[in-house]
Amino acid sequence: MAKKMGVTMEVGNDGVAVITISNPPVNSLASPIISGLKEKFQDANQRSDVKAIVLTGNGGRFSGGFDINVFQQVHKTGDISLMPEVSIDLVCNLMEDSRKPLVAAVEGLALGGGLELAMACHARVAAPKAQLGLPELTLGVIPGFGGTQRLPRLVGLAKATDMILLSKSISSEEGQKFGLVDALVPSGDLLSTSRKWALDIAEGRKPFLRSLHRTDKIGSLSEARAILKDTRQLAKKIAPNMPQHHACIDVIEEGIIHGGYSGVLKEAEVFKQLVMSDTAKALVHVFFAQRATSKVPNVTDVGLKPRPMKKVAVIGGGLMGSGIATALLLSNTRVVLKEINPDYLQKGLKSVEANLKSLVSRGKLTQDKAGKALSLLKGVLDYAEFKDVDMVIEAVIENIQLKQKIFKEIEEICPPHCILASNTSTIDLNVIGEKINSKDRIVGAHFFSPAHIMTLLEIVRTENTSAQVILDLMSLGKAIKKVPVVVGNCIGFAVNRTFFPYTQGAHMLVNLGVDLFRVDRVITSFGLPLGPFQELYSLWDDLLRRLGDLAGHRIGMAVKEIYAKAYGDRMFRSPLTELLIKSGRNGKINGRGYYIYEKGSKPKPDPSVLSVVEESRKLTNIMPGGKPISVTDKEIVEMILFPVVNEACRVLDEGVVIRASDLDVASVLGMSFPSYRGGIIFWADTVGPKYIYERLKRLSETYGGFFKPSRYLEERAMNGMLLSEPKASSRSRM
Ligand SMILES: C[C@H](O)CC(=O)SCCNC(=O)CCNC(=O)[C@H](O)C(C)(C)COP(=O)(O)OP(=O)(O)OC[C@H]1O[C@@H](n2cnc3c(N)ncnc32)[C@H](O)[C@@H]1OP(=O)(O)O
Repeated sequence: MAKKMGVTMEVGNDGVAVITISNPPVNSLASPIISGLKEKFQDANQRSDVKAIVLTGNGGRFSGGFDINVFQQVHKTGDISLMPEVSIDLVCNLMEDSRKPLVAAVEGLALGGGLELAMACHARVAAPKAQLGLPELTLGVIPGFGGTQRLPRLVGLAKATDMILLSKSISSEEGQKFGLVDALVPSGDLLSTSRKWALDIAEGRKPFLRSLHRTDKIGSLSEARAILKDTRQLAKKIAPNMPQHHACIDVIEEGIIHGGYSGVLKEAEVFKQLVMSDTAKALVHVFFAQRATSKVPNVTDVGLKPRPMKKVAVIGGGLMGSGIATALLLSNTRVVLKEINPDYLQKGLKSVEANLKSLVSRGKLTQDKAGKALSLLKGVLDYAEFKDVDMVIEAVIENIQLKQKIFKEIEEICPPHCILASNTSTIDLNVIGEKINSKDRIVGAHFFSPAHIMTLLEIVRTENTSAQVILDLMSLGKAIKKVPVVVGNCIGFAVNRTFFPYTQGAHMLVNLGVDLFRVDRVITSFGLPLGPFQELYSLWDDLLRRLGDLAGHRIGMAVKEIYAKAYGDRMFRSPLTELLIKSGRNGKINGRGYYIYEKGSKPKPDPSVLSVVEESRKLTNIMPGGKPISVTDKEIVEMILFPVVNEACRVLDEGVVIRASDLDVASVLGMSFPSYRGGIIFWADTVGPKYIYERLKRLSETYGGFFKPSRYLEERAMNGMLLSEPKASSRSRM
């Protein structure tokens, strides 16, 4: 049975005190744990019957680090004094500088502050496969319990900067190779070996090593400077808009130049500044928002248990289907991949193989595991193998009649418990399931392309989808390392619907005379990885990708019409994409779009595309007085992203998502909205609903209905409410 939160100490006859952290589920270092640790270490240091100390975590996990809830409290209250003093009082004075040797017995995970406590011990004994890392930068802060100083001293500067800057965890096996772990022992021997190790140090049989005082792994000053220079370049590239990466390098450098203790003092000071930064506020929000997605009222709180999904069928071996099959295989699920003819089937199977190969060549998968995954795949041309599948995921082209026919067939052939899922991104699930009886088994499994890499999985429920089916798909999603977000049924669901105005805003700006390459530059410096023109189809890209070679552009346009029918009152119709394609530019596919795509080099803006832009401007004729408008970069961001916020408001108003933060997670994982801005709603709340409303109102007066503020936005602005505040009454689609 799980112990209650607290820190315990048991002193054995051998004179070893075992101090255990207990705070399920991850033994996070909440304030009572920190004060408990202080008390127990003081006690152990004073007691004459204690010769040595072992620090461990209860329940097979050492510690998941400092309690992130405290960051959230600091953000809510603005009171930084809520952060306990740990780095000097506990870690340096009571632990590392203790006269009694201290050994960390690490199992499961030691992350952030957890690993920092372990590094302050005089040796570390670990069980196999424990996860060790300092992921603080993903929360907008830096390690704050001495990690910036001790990790380089234990594993060397190059490895430490790699682990900290990229928030990369390593296994205890790798930790042993690099010197972070002193001994690797089976889990059953962890405590006995750690006790013995501690006594060996106490009795002089093993060295008494204090990590902060070590210099043997740091190298010369010039070597260290060269590594830090490269690390700064890396930080510029991976995190141009975030403060914590550069701050972290400065703190590491302080320790290299002035010594570890000086580094620890600077670390504590910078850590406190960063806790209060907007970046930390946004990233901590995303951390909790992501965890909240796994809580679905009336699904995860009603005592249901997920059923095992041992065998899954995927219908359609195109880009989406083969990606979905790959994701399933990677998590050891048996997959049946069905196609309509041997040619397409071969193509599908080859795509899965290619996906796996590319993971192997990028070092993300071993050859052995790729082979095992492939052995779980079976290609078929008929339904014979469907008799014992637990789930079918249909991933064929966006054609209503075809999907209806498939659902009728699978309802007949599959066992009665089998989940009937569609990967559609545009078609109403009720329409797809119109002709079948088991409507409770119909659900949307909307993967994002490439499905084996993108982590978002939109689970689309209709009013008939059963709670069990939703739970099963959530559980499968987690097993295949996705973040499932449960959403309601509407055209575009939550993500594509919210972002459908994104490309249109960009097109409007270009038709109003703004340079399209500037639009891309402004949007990428805002933090999106690509500008709206950097991939030819932008939003439609996701839709078109799933259409494969079969359907092409014509169906792409048909999909666009589905959106126009649903949301036509707020669409800006730009002829730009069509003109571009007419001019023989298909984007990456044929090496030319708005940019010139050459293998091995970055896409270059193509100045000759400006004649196409001119033609589009002539046709739309929206430039006031025929002259290009003049806008600031800030206005460009607003004209593209405020309409997205506006649509997000409608999504909230209609209850398409359970909570506003689900849309934040979905925008970050599905649309690569910068996580350090907290997701689309969090960002909008930071900017202010009133400001957004007023800007949109003014824009709609000048440029029309595309910018017209939604009722929800208007109400929130008028009442001084945040967009994320829950609604009093709900007209939910859940
Ligand atoms: C001063 C220091 O340098 C600063 C720090 O230490 S900052 C903290 C650094 N640590 C981290 O970033 C680790 C964050 N946690 C994780 O990555 C993952 O939770 C994990 C790998 C530990 C476990 O993953 P997993 O088993 O999938 O469980 P997961 O669902 O994520 O978490 C389980 C619960 O623990 C909570 N939790 C995890 N780590 C936590 C932490 N450090 N503080 C508070 N709560 C935490 C989660 O919020 C979740 O709560 P919920 O059940 O109420 O939603």
